[in-house]
Amino acid sequence: MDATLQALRGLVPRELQNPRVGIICGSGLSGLAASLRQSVLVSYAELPGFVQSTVPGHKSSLAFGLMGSGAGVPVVAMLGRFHPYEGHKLSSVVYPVRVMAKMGVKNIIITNAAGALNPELTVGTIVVVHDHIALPNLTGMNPLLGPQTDPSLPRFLPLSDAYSRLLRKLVFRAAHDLSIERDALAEGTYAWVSGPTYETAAEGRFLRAAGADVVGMSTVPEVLAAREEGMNVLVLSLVTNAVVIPASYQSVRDEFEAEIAGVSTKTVVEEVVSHEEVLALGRLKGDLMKSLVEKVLDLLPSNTQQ
Ligand SMILES: O=P(O)(O)O[C@@H]1C[C@H](O)[C@@H](CO)O1
Ligand code: HPA
Repeated sequence: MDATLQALRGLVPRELQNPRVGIICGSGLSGLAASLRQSVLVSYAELPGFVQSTVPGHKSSLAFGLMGSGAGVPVVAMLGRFHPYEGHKLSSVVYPVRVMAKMGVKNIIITNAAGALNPELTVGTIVVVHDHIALPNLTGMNPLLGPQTDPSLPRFLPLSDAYSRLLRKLVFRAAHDLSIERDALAEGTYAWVSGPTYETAAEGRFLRAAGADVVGMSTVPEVLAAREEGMNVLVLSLVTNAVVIPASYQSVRDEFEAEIAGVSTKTVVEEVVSHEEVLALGRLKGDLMKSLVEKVLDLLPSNTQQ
């Protein structure tokens, strides 16, 4: 950690060395940092302890700068995150969050691309996450497992208040101030899965039945590290696709028997999701996400240490 912080002190101008807000850009959402002023990019390759992002739609740089209107808020944005499915250790996945904490970040805005499990969520909706279901956490893939490296951090971290109510409400105020239509935003529960496979229909039904609204392959490890470090957390999920959960199984036996009986049947088209589709939606809705985040920064109370 000391080596990383020392490298950053050498690479980032002094006035940007104490960012107030950290931002993590999800798949296809690196444009979030496009409006940073006085921006300075630091490649992950220059930072001891950082790995590389290998996923299309993720760069591998930290962006420091000022964001929002007026004087702006000093921020640090991760243009590209790390996922366990890339082969990165969970400790590497959350390392940038710990670095942000050491630099003084008190509020973190984590974005991601996610599939909708809730049939009421349309593609393009931004979901303000208020809770999560993390099967990997419950079954032993938790970034906080292991000896406590810093005894000042809590051993048993409560998560029932993981998603800051104040920050969530600010998103709705921001959307109201920007006259963003009501349906563009929703609230919901994020299910974290390891990926890299997308869900089967049965898995989608299972996660939906468990109470999740959206599903994705990131975010939760970062939330845990950020909460352990005492940060206020806001998570925004962009719905990039609907998880394919047919209402009922279309029997191939019925289809076959109808065919041999000469009865015409409706051909079932099996839909599949692709990462290209996920990235395309990120490009389409990137500006909306950016305006929202900028406005949230404008509205952030100056005493938001909490
Ligand atoms: O980094 P995020 O969670 O935004 O990326 C999502 C999850 C997978 O990495 C990828 C699947 O398309 O997009
Ligand atoms: N499933 C999991 N992760 C995702 C999805 C999805 O449907 N879409 C974007 N990230």
